[in-house]
Formats: sequence, structure tokens, C-alpha cells
Amino acid sequence: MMSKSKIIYTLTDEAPMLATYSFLPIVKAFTATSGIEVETRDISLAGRILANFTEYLKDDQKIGDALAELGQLANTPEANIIKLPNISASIPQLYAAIAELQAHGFAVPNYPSDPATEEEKEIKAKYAKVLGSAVNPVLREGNSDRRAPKAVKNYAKANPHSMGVWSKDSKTKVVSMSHGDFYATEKSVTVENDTQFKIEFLGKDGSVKELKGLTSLKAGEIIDSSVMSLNALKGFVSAAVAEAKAAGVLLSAHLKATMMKVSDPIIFGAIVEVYFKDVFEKFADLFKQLNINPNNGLGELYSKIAGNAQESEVKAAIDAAIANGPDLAMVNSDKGITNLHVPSDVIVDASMPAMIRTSGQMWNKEGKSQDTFALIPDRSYAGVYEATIEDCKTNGALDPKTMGSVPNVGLMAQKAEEYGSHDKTFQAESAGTIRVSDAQGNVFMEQAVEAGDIFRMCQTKDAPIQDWVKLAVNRSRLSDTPAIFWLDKNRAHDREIIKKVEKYLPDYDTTGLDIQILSPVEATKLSLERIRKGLDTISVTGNVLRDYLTDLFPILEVGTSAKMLSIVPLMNGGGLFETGAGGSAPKHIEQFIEEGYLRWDSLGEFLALGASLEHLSQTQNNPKAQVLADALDVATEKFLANDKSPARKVGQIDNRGSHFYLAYYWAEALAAQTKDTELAATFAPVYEAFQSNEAKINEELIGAQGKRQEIGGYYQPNYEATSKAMRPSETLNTILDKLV
Ligand SMILES: NC(=O)C1=CN([C@@H]2O[C@H](COP(=O)(O)OP(=O)(O)OC[C@H]3O[C@@H](n4cnc5c(N)ncnc54)[C@H](OP(=O)(O)O)[C@@H]3O)[C@@H](O)[C@H]2O)C=CC1
Ligand SMILES: O=C(O)CCC(=O)C(=O)O
Ligand SMILES: [Mg+2]
Repeated sequence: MMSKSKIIYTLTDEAPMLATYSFLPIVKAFTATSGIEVETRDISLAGRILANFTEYLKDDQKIGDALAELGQLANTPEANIIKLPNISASIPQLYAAIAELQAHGFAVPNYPSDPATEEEKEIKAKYAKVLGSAVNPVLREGNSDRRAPKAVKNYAKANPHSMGVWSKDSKTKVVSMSHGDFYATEKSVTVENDTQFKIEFLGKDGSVKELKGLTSLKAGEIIDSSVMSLNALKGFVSAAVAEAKAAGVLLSAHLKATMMKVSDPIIFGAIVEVYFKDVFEKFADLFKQLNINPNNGLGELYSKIAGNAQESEVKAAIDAAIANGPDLAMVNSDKGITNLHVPSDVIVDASMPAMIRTSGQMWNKEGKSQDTFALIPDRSYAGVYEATIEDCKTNGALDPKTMGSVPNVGLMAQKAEEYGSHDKTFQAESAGTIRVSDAQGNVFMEQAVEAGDIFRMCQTKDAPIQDWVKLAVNRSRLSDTPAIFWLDKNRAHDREIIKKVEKYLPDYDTTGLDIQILSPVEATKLSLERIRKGLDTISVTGNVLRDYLTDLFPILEVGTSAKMLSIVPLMNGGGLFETGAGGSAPKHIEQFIEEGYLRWDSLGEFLALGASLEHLSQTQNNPKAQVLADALDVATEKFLANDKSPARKVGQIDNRGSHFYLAYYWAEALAAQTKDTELAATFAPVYEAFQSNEAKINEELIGAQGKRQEIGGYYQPNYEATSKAMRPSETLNTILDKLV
């Protein structure tokens, strides 16, 4: 039976990937004592590219498609996967990763942005599978349960993070469209029986073009469609630019170009084009010649004009546009990187909370913080941020010492809602109608479009909705906390969901529970009112708000979403344990390379590992796994109480040192427990060795900081060099070696 005890630990990118070089050897050493195998699977951006282009590689360079394999595993009861954050690549990131792989001797093809031949079209289609949020939707065969564990919340109350003061006169606000957005045009239908759908474009000239061929629909599935008008969007941006300029505030755009990988780069591009209207008009021919696409941002524009005869002229025009327009919010003011440089640099789930935490301000080009207009063009969810900002203006910043919590139960399974829509999102080539119909031509929905408009269709299956309602009731019961379904009866899609929630809630015992349905704006207001009184409220939301709220509240409550417990109970019985709710913190790898200091906080990894071990113990009848999990829990609490998370600067404990302390406390708890004497005996000498060598290990770990690290790559670092950099304490390594 024990042979089945297997945990899959994913290898990803950037800071979490670096942390894995140090933490995974600890995990392997500790679990080896208990008949648990920990296997790795590479789902990094570089790994995904290689897996999709094996025919271009030498035999010894070929690797399997780990993502496809894990996607299948996620549908089986045996699945026990620890998933670290990975890069959801924008086009500029894809270019960089391809160039690095080629430099490393992997002959993967260039990305053909404008494919001319059949072969190029095929290459582009393969890269489309690698782009954007390509991993999470494949693995997430379950709904989402994210919360800050008590220990984390208590730590934040005792050691509150900084919170910028809010002024009543803050000029910061969210600006959204008033018409022509997805919100305004949404239509929604629930299909009664198993059927199929196809999507077609009908031209004004009577022509019909298939956009998506027949695809199956399951009984009870909700489908919706909506359109964002490009003209309305551009008109809106133009007015917002003028308004921001007049108000003397920064302009910033907040989108999700990673998960909404088809629609949001287009929206981003429209903002770039309107802000730099004069530049794009004046150099239209040159930009066409250089294949400059505004959707890839100002960063690409700069790199494509580099060395061109007109480079200085174009740069002067860009500078003039910035001088004439409102100042742009900066991503990195030292390096001159604006909010409009790269579509994936400002990701709304993380960027809005960071701004709300910083007095509602973003960085200007002088590196000082300033009020901003936050452009969130579509209204579907923007009101949540506006309500939060209004609340902070009226009541001041939230107080981490006393505030309550907003855990989340999110509808996510089987590519639910907008986050599964990229294969059904199209930009209209000309004016006409986009129609969704069944095989017989019976029309489900139609949308009128103009050239350039973005059409989007979403699917939400019934079984995930039932599972989500159940999860919400369970969570409310288990944590004895009121739950609110965040659903807007003014939206066609939400009205269909509300019907199902009302239908399925009576299937579960809700006696004594406080469960209600409120619009996102009302739910935000009530949750904030309660949070200020120290009260908790579960948010039960769709897929997009799951993403937004599990950064928003954690960042305000505990300083970072990295400290969240983030579980995906897979619908077929397995477990997917995500490490935190945040991203891969690209800033951190830069700091590590430059100064040998990694400030990534692995608390999310510790929490995920604990939940994974517990799941393993329950499903694989491995009692030792439970002993490991319980001891890890004790260790994590002590880790928090003793404040062993990475600090920020060279000379202090960093990610590697934090792993040592976790191992130290974990060994201590295992040596002290009495449930499994064999494990206690195994770990007693380990604990003693850590104890007597604490000073030496710290010296070795901190001594390795303060210098440039050569790890041989960003997307595909060299294994030996990175391992050496991330495991600089021989003393620690020798103690761990004895366990395996
Ligand atoms: N599950 C997944 O796979 C996810 C992947 N992503 C991907 O990650 C990349 C970067 O995303 P981005 O939105 O910029 O967000 P990140 O979460 O990577 O970074 C935002 C900020 O959050 C803080 N932070 C996040 N995690 C940690 C941690 N473990 N320890 C310490 N601080 C942390 C840091 O803020 P500070 O400086 O204030 O301390 C960091 O600079 C993108 O490619 C994105 O698509 C994003 C979200 C989830
Ligand atoms: O998959 C992604 O790109 C990001 C996921 C994310 O932000 C989340 O799930 O919270
Ligand atoms: Mg998120």
C-alpha cells in the first residue's frame, strides 16, 4: 500500500523555482523516512516550450509533456500534486525564453508573429498553447479553497506589515467604460440537454466563416457571450487620458493579459495606441515595416526601433507624447519601465491591492508615489476595487492588527467562466454578426460586431457548480463563518448562476448557517464593514473574483498572498495543493542574481506540503504521513512565532536560511512526538545535529550572500550552478544526506 504514496512536486520558474533547489532536498530527505516518493515534473515556461517542439531537438534534448501528463493525473483519485506558481508568459517573455533556449543549443523555432506559410502557422499555434495562463487551467480540475490559516493571521496581527495612510482627498479612482463593454453586452443561456455548439462570423455581404467548429456541451451547462467594442474602448481611453491629465494624476492600466490571453493584450494595445496616438499615426508605415504591434507594449516598440535610422525621431515623439499626456505609472522608475511597457507587467489581481496598500498610489518617474486613475475598462468586476478605494477614503487604511478575514471559495473547475474562454475569443475582422448555434443551426446567441471588436464566449459546467455550492456550505460549516455568494443579478451570466445556487443549496444542510447572495459591490461593502470590526466573511465567487479577491484580501490582511493556504480538492478525489495565491515574483530572481539574496517567502510551500501530506495519509493509508504533517504544522507555527521568514537585505536570513529553520523545527517536532517512535528515533539525531550546528549553518548560508550569482540562465538555469548557489551550506547538506 505504501508504494502508492507519491507526491508530485512541480518545477516552475523564477523565484519559486530557485526556492525549490533549496527546499526540495529537505522535503525528499524528510519524506524518504516514511515510504513517500516525491517526484518532480517540469512545467516551467522553458520546459513547456521544449515539450511542444521535440521534433526540433536532438534526441538527448527531448523531454516529455509533463503538463499534459499532470492534466490527466489531475482527473484520477491518486493525484497529489504540489503546484508552485509559474510564469504565464506574455509575447515579450516568450521571445526572451526562446532566445535563451536557442543560446543554450536547443534549436526551437522562432515565434512567427505574422505567419506566412503553413509551417509557420503550425508553429504559432503550438506556441499559443505555451502562452499566457497555460498551466493552471489544465491542472485545476477542482474548485478553489483559499484562506489564511490561523497561525498566519495571528502572526500578521502581532507583526503588522506597513499600510500606507489614506487621505480623504485622494484623487485615486477606478475608471471604467459606460457602454460597449463586456458587461453591457452579455447574453447567457443554460442548455437543457447534451448538445453541441459552433461559433460563426456572418459578414454583411452574406459570407459565413467558421470561428470554432462543433464542440460538445453538457446538459445543464451555462454558456454566455459578450463583446467589447473597440471604438467605445478607444473613446473611453481617450477621455480618461484627458481627465487624468487635467486632474494631475498618474494614468495606469490594470488588466489580466496572462489569464485573458486573447482579449486583454488587445485591450492593452488599444490603450497604448490611444495614449501614443501621435506616435502611431506619424510612424504608421515604419511600424508596419518593423512589425510593431501595440499589443506587445512600449518595451517591444523600443527594442524593434533600436538601430533604425529613425530611432531618435521615434524616441523623441514618444517623449513628447509622455510630456503632453498625463504621467504614466511606473513599474520600475529606475529603469524607466512604464505601466505600458509589457502587457504582463501589471496584473490586476496583484497590482490593484499593492496600490490600495500604498495609500492608493503608484510610482511616478521620479520614483515617488502619486495618486492614479486606474483604468479597468470592463465593468464586470471593476466595482469591487472602486468600492474598496471608496471605503479607504472614507474610513482610512485597514488595520492588519485588528482586521478580520475574507477567505474564498471559488468556482474554477473545468475551465469555468472567463478564464476558460481564450479558445472562444476572437477579434472581428470586419463588421457583421457572431453567432453561436447548435449543429442544426438553432441559434443560442448572436452578437453584432464592428471591425476590431472582441467577441468572447464562456462555458460553465453544471457539475463544478454543484461541487462549488457544496464546498461553500462545507467551508461555512467548518469555520463557522457567514458566506456570501458574489453574484450580480444585473448580469445575464450571474442570473443563470443564481438560479443554480438557489436550486442546489437545499441539497445541503444549511441550518444555522448565514448564507446570502449579494452583488459584488454590495458584497465588498459588507465584507469591508465586517472586516473592520474584526469579523470574517467567506466570499463565494466565480473564477475571476476568486483570482482577484485571493490577492486583494491577503495582501491587505497578511501583506502577501504567498502566505495563503490554497487547496484545490479535485473533483475526482485527488488533491492539488497550490503554494500561496500569488505569482512568481520576478523581482526576486533579479535580486538573487545581482546580490545573492533571495527574499522569496516559501510559507506557501510549507502550507501546501502539510496539506498534501495530510491528504496522502488519508487517501493512501499512510499514518506516518500524518505524523509528518502534524510535525510540519508545529514547525510552521514556531517558524512564524520566531519570525524566520526571509528579511529583505543582504546579511539577514534569506529564503535558504528560512528553509534551514523550517527543517530544524520540523526535525525537532518529529523527535518530540510520541505517535511514531521510529520516526522520533530517526529524527532525534537530525534535530541534535541542526541544534549543535545552527551557528555554523547560518554562517555558511549568510556568507554566500552579497555577490553576483552565475546560474547560467533565467528561464533555463544550469542545474549544477543553481544547485550550488541555492545550497551553499555543506554542513546542512551533509545532515540531510544522512536521511536518504
Ligand atoms: N499560480 C500561479 O501560477 C500564478 C502565476 N502568476 C504569474 O507570476 C508572474 C508574476 O506575477 P505578479 O502578478 O507580478 O505577481 P507576484 O505575486 O509574483 O509579485 C507581486 C509581489 O508580491 C509579493 N510576493 C509574491 N509572492 C511572494 C513570496 N512568496 N514571497 C515574498 N513576496 C512575494 C512581492 O511584493 P512586495 O515587493 O510588496 O513584497 C512581489 O513583488 C506572472 O508571470 C504571472 O502570470 C501570477 C499569479 C499566480
Ligand atoms: O494562471 C495565472 O496566470 C495566474 C493565476 C492566478 O493569478 C491565480 O490563480 O490567483
Ligand atoms: Mg491571482
